[in-house]
Amino acid sequence: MPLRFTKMHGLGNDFVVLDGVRERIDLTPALAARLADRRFGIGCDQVLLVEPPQLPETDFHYRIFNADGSEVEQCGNGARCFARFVRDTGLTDKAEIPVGTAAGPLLLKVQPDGQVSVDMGVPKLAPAEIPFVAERQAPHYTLDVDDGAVAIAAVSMGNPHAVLQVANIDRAPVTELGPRIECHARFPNRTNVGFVQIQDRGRVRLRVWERGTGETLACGTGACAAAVAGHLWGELDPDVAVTLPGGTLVIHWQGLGKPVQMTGPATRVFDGEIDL
Ligand SMILES: N[C@H](CCC[C@H](N)C(=O)O)C(=O)O
Repeated sequence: MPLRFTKMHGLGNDFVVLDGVRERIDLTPALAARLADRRFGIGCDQVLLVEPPQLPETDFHYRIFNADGSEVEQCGNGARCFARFVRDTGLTDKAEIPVGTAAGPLLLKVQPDGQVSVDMGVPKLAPAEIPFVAERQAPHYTLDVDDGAVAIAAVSMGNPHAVLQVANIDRAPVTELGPRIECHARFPNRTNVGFVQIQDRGRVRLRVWERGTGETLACGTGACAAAVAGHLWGELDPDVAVTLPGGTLVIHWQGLGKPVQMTGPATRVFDGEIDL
């Protein structure tokens, strides 16, 4: 039985998007991992499933599955692609789209130039909300990794992020440290791991080892978490251009208790069918 899908990306962070509104789709972690497999399936970093709304104030619900099949709370690049998908497929003609996610409702705004702005909500910093094991909330934590220790910030954008500052992003130990921190015991639900080089108070470069997927060309929630971390360290202003290997996202954060705004592109590549 063929399954229709749309292939999309946000700055090279790529997605298989499924329409679970027009027909119900029973997406299991095993099926998500099969669709995401770059040799035996379609291939993507995450699978996004669009469904009818679950909350009265939203028009849709959307679910996010990593390449390993794990279902997660939030996806920044995915949110922008979701907005592009529901407009391109005629599920809505709105420019402002309220959508429910496992992390709560989001408001997406499609700009006239096609860029999408997302109110990503207020970052969570209390260790128990991330979740991260720590005595008390702090802008830096020391994490013992193998025979050394690294300094991290811990931030939740609905999904967990560890953020490390590096002097040179091109030499950041993403593949060496990323998986070790992803699965560190102090992150009970695992974590995404961002490596950030602060260029000045308005510009950073970022690489992200994503939970359940590995290094991606871009990570929207990772860009938000890096901007929040840099602000908490006293090194960034409210408006930050976050340049990842796949391109640049614009992040705005006024500080504690305020929501993070993210703006960036969403690209549709092709529609297809896969035989299951
Ligand atoms: N790997 C992430 C989900 C996808 C986030 C990323 N693709 C984004 O754009 O925010 C996690 O396990 O929380």
